[in-house]
Amino acid sequence: MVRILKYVFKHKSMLLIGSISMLIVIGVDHLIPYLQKLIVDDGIKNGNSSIIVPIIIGILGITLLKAVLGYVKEYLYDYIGAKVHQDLKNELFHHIQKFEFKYFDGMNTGELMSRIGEDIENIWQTIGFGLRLFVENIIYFVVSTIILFFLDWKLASICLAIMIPIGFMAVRMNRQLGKGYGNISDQTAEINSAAQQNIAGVRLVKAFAREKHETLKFLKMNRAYYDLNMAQAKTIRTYFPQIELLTNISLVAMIIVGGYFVLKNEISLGTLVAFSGYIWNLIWPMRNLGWLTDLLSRNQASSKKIFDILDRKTEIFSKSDAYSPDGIEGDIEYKNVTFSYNDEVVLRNINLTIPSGSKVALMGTTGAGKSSLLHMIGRYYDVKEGEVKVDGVNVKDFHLKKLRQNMSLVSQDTFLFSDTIENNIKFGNTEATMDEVREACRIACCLDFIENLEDGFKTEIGERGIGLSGGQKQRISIARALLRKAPILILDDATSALDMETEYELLKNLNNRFSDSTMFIIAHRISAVKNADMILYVEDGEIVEQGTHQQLLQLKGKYFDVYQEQFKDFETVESGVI
Ligand SMILES: Nc1ncnc2c1ncn2[C@@H]1O[C@H](COP(=O)(O)OP(=O)(O)OP(=O)(O)O)[C@@H](O)[C@H]1O
Repeated sequence: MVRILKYVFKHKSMLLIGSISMLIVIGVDHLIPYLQKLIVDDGIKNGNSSIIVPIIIGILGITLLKAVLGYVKEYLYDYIGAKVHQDLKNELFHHIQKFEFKYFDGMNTGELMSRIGEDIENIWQTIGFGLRLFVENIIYFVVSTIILFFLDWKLASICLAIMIPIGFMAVRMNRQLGKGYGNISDQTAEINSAAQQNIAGVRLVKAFAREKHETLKFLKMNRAYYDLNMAQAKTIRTYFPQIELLTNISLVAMIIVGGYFVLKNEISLGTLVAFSGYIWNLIWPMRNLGWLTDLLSRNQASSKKIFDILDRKTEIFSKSDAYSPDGIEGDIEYKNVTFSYNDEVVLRNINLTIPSGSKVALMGTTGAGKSSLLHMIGRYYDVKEGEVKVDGVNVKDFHLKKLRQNMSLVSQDTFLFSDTIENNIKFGNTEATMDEVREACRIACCLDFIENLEDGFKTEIGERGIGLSGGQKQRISIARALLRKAPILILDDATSALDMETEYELLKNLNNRFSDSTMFIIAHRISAVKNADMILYVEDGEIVEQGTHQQLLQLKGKYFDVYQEQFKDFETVESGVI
């Protein structure tokens, strides 16, 4: 809570004006029962009728002042709450952006979304409303209690004693409700996550005719949600009438005891009237106590989750004196590199020297470590042992942003934003002109199909590129990478959905137009890797063969086996197309 207050204190002047307004409202509010006492005791009982009209005008004035300052107070606290909400959300989002790939590998997207959404909303509610009400209630309670004791300590003690069970009951009710809200929140996250996954995977569901199963699964979750809400309603049903009853009993008790005191002339009738006004300032804080403590504890839990993320330091970052060149050549060297994601070693003892401008192809069995090998150049993951150098400098000594600005990666899992094709292609180079965009598309063999669309580059594509074929998505993401004109280009199985002819055309364009860039291509077809300057065959975390197409064929090893397998029936295709 203390850390959250730091965000609140950023808006000191608003907080000050809001708090002064709140104190004035509380102050004048406490005058009303006292003025009522004056009307009864002096105005009516003592026959001093001349004070009645001024007091009524005074009460009207107070009501007006309360309304105006009440508005100011509400507005300013809401403003502060919204600002804290905005600041925290921005900071959290910005901080998450700094995390390395490894963090996201182990993170559930739904969970992260609820940190950014639900948990920050909880804090917003607490700051904008709960905390203010909490402070307000304490002041009302303390000031009214003092005034009541000042008016008559005996009646005040009795009233206070009657109030305590209301607070006790309210806390018990909210403790039970609190537990239920926790379960409802977990269940909501589960339902949202199931709905999101089902909608994202709707094609798979339909392809496997699993609609009924998915619907039943969802109905079951929704039923559990309904049951949890009904259990909450039951708690409210049980406690609420009891709280109402206690409130009414305390009011009646106060009138009976107070009336008795009036009859015995221990207090005046006006004092009893004032009591019945002030007593609400005790009843409401007691009734609110439960849900306010619950709100504050929920805020505590949400703050902890949020600050756990904000306090997490990213494992991959630039050193303070990091190397920050204007541009890079693209020479790459691996020296005795060993790598593992967790404990299991994925790559061992990798040694490679790749001069800038080289075209390097990687082949091998699935899971052999090809993608992992290339992820270390841009420090998406760090080596466990050894070093990876770019232009002779250890990548760990580079300024991370500079290093990554000089690289372009097209990953296996094509991702396109729900936006226009143009904006998707310009994602890595927003300053690019349309001529440059067209040129990148020409090289990536996607210009014709984009221009043939009704809205051309302005065509909106759905989430993850829905509405496009797999090959179209791959070519758009290659165009996006090319537009960055980076000296290091990595195509990680990025042409797998293209037909052989288009793939050949695209790679030929790349070789011609990006001859200076160091280019890596992971592919499974001989046709895609055949013209590379260096082919690496990776197996079980090691480079088992390395050389040009001809050298590897002569070696008659793994690469040769793949070649034979792919071309045993296609000798004619090889001579024609490749
Ligand atoms: N983020 C990750 N966390 C943990 N293990 C991983 C992660 N990514 C890959 N692996 C594991 O590391 C090994 C190498 O994976 P990698 O993706 O580098 O292989 P690959 O040769 O590119 O495979 P493919 O051709 O199927 O894409 C595999 O055993 C894989 O299960």
